[in-house]
Amino acid sequence: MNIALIVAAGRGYRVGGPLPKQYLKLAGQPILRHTIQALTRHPAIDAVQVLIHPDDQALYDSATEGLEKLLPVRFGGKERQDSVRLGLEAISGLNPDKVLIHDAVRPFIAEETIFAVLEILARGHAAIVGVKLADTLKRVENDVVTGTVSRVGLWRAQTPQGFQFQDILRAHRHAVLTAPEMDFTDDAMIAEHAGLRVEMVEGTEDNFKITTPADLARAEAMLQG
Ligand SMILES: Nc1ccn([C@@H]2O[C@H](COP(=O)(O)OP(=O)(O)OP(=O)(O)O)[C@@H](O)[C@H]2O)c(=O)n1
Ligand SMILES: C[C@](O)(CO)[C@H](O)COP(=O)(O)O
Repeated sequence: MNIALIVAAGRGYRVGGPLPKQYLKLAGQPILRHTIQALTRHPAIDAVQVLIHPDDQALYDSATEGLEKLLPVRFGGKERQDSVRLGLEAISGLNPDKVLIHDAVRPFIAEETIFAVLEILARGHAAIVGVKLADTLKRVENDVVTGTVSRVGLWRAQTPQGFQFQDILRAHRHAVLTAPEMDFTDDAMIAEHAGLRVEMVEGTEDNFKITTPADLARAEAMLQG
């Protein structure tokens, strides 16, 4: 069984606005609905587990009306890594084979990218989606460039991030025990901390994370074609 775990418990402070960003409308539908549908419509995804903030139950219910393949919603935690861990624990009783962990605010994930991740999972490994760096990287201190960072071998990680379910569940539990104060900004970092092999699947710039107001405008423009 392949389960997609969508993390949607954030507050969206960097976008601002009247609602948490995952509930802001994109072409008339909440961003979260677009993202959920990208996964529930995928033929190789059997079910979707969403993690929300406790204050967002009514927003979630409205955003997901009529959608199928959804598991009972669960509440996330203080940090993104806590939301993922709580989600993994919530679905552990279903004993899934694979899990794809995806940001609620990456609505443009392509079907073929999900297939590419699943193909690596089928070989027993983990896989994340990313794009190569195209710009020169600078180190800046007090608005002054202090150096250039080699971009050789550097990628920008996206989601979904796919894992053998038991591997990533154990890795998250390991991280809590061994590095409780560490800020694990993605799940591959949790997997690396546990010594797991993680492969990279090249994705596209379209699968960007809606983080700022400019991202929101970009997303709207994409849907207006
Ligand atoms: N405690 C948290 C924090 C984040 N997320 C989710 O993780 C994804 C990526 O996080 P980010 O873009 O940082 O979202 P926010 O934390 O909401 O944004 P901000 O930092 O601007 O508040 C989002 O779908 C967000 O809802 C989550 O489920 N639980
Ligand atoms: C998981 C992620 O989207 C991979 O790039 C990113 O690390 C999330 O970071 P955020 O600060 O929680 O948005």
